[in-house]
Amino acid sequence: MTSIVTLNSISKGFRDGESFHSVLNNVSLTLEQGHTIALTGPSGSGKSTLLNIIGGFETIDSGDMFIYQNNRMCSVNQWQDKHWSQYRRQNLGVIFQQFNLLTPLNVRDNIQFSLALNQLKWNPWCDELCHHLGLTSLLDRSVENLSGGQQQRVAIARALAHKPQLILADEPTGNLDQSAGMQVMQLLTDLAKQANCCILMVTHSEECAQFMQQRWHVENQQIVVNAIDKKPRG
Ligand SMILES: Nc1ncnc2c1ncn2[C@@H]1O[C@H](COP(=O)(O)OP(=O)(O)OP(=O)(O)O)[C@@H](O)[C@H]1O
Repeated sequence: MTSIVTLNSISKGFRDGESFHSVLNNVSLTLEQGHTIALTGPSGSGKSTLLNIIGGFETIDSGDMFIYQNNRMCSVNQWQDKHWSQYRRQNLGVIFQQFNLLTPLNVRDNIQFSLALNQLKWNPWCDELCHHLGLTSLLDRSVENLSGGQQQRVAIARALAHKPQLILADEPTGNLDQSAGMQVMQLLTDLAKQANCCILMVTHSEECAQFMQQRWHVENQQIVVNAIDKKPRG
């Protein structure tokens, strides 16, 4: 099993005026290729902070972080913006609750945008993604006229189009009703498996967590790693 992200004793906090608020304290973790992880924990415990650190949107205060890139684990401690941009373009797919689509564009152009960042062209995997996500007949439709569930499926196609090694998802079904949310979760996990993508997903929903293999629970500045206790479906 290949490790794609390793955190060694990392700590992160935020300054608030004179005081310092510690959020993550001496956290060590490894993300493995193809694994799916639900990131759970109370509000304000540090879930988004951890996601932001792994995506390179936040820096760590101390510790070491390594990322698998160009066939080796690289220390990111000295990385500059250009290294993070390259990593995000090539190796990361991001799915947010608010979809974050390019609203003046149609479905095809939204997906093509993420391909173009990696000098990739539309390919059979894109057709397959659109087929499974029910987007084939919507490719020429402007994304702003689509339903919430349809927009979220476009966001998934866009995140997976370049087959990144890691998908970071923050409450990806938070804006959908229960049935659309479960459908989106099923599609996301099936397609990520086909592309051998790891998923790290922040969720408050036990139903969504059930789609993942592992749980990282953030509490008291630490992360407890557990297998998901699968409940029988139906
Ligand atoms: N840029 C920032 N500046 C100052 N404090 C911050 C910043 N980002 C996060 N925090 C603080 O860090 C703590 C953890 O925030 P974070 O957003 O990671 O929590 P969370 O677990 O994702 O919460 P929620 O489930 O409510 O979204 C909170 O106390 C928050 O106020």
